[in-house]
Amino acid sequence: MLDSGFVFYLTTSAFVLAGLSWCRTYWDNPSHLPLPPGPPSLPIVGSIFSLDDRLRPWVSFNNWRSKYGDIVYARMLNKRIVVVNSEEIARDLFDGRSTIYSDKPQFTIYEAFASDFNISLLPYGDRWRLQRRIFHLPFRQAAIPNYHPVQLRSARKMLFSFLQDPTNYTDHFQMFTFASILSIVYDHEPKDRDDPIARVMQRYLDGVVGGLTPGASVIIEAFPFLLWLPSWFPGAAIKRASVKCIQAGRDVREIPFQLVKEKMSDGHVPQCMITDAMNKLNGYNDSATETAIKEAASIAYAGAAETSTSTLLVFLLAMVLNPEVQAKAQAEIDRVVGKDRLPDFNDRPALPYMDALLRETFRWQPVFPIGLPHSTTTSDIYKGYFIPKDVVVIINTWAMTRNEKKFPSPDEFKPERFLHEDGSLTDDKMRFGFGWGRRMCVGQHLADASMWISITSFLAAFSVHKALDEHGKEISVVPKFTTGITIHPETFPCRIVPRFNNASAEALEQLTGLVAEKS
Ligand code: HEM
Repeated sequence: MLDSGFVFYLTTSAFVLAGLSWCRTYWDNPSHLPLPPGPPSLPIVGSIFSLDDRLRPWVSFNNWRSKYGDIVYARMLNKRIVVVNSEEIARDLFDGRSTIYSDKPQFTIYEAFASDFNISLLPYGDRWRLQRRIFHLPFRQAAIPNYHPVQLRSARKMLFSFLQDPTNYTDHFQMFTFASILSIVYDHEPKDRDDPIARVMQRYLDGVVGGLTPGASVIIEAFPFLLWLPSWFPGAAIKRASVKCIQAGRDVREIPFQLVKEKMSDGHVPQCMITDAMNKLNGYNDSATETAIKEAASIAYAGAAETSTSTLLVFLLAMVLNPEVQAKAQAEIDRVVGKDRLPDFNDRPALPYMDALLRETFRWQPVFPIGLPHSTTTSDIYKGYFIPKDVVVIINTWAMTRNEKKFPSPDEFKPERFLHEDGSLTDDKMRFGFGWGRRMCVGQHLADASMWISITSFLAAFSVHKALDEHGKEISVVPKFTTGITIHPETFPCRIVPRFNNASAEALEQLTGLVAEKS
């Protein structure tokens, strides 16, 4: 039981905090216009209890939408948030008022988990601008054809892995992503998953994903002294994880960068993001630019790895659940490309169904359901509502994909949504899964090409079906998804079978023009 003095203390504190919060809202809002509507807020915890699905906040925010509308205000503990649930409002705020809505909220935990140099979390300012430029030069739309040969080669190598071992599909998709991004950023082609550079990258990514959890973030915001404890101190688990992650953060910037420099000192000029940035940024002769190049390059892998592999897993799940879609896609490939060769990028304009299938993959289960939070640099007034300065702004991509007016029966997988009656593609490129405005994904064109060639190559060479049980009956697949900042389907049973003539490594060598690696 709580004694009455403690209860009095708690009640008084709650009233004082509620009063201070009310005063702050009043003085911060000289227009005295209302905040956007939102769920009821309790002292201290705010609207936490209004999140009916706390593991999938995007679903809760979508439920709020039916009650409060497309723009919702709430307080979560001490954080004020605005949730944007519609494309129209996202366009108005992030594209139309980008000087106000392009900042990112800052947390003490970023530095502790080597994320203070991650472009996607950097405040809107000069350091972000320089990194963005380093990304933009090699990854703007016009530059993407430069990477087509690498992407094609990685996709075709992936087909050999499926032939050798059709069960470990996650590993093959991951390897495809590692191989293409490491070749593009560092001119380094990993042989297998044990590749030393891929391991440096993955160690860093694991440290960040393990460290930047909402739980750890709340603890560190409330008790930052935990990071000052020596690592050996009992209970200093967060500190120990932080020390490991900071070391992994140093390695991820230095080790692959030095590899490129070594190649350069041997007289070989690698064709990659690093050398591209060095050439285009006036010979890069200052240490600040060198640091920015290292930082940007190290984050390219983090940006690409999880999102791309997850998208490929969503694609595979969609194919298992929708055999008629798979059959239509393969019929298109067979009609345009034939069976004697594999598709390449030149075939893309003649394969509209494949593009529609990719767009529907991005829509059906967006792998970054609420993207990364933004924050406001000044207060704003939108549609008669007051939007405070420094408020966290969440883009609910999931809600946009569930807009029944635009996407009837949104849970169904229907590539036809993106096709006119005559079979040509609509203008809707389904880009909102890549974010909005100035912080929109800088790798989106690279990702689009990479996803397209991998799924098209896969469907040309393989089919995926439901797995069979010992009686030869199909095992039904109930889709389940992980939770977190990015999500992907949990492992599901399936059967991947070759569909090219003579289904052998030699036949695949002929089709791909590559030599099978001996395992
Ligand atoms: C299917 C694959 C991908 C998806 C769905 C995706 C999605 C996103 C999203 C939603 C954002 C956040 C935008 C925001 O803050 O509002 C983002 C940012 C970013 N992405 Fe991607 N991404 C993908 C692939 C890639 C690739 C291949 C790269 C590597 C070049 C990359 C690099 C980045 C970077 C550097 C940012 C931060 C941009 C900034 O803050 O200025 N992404 N991405």
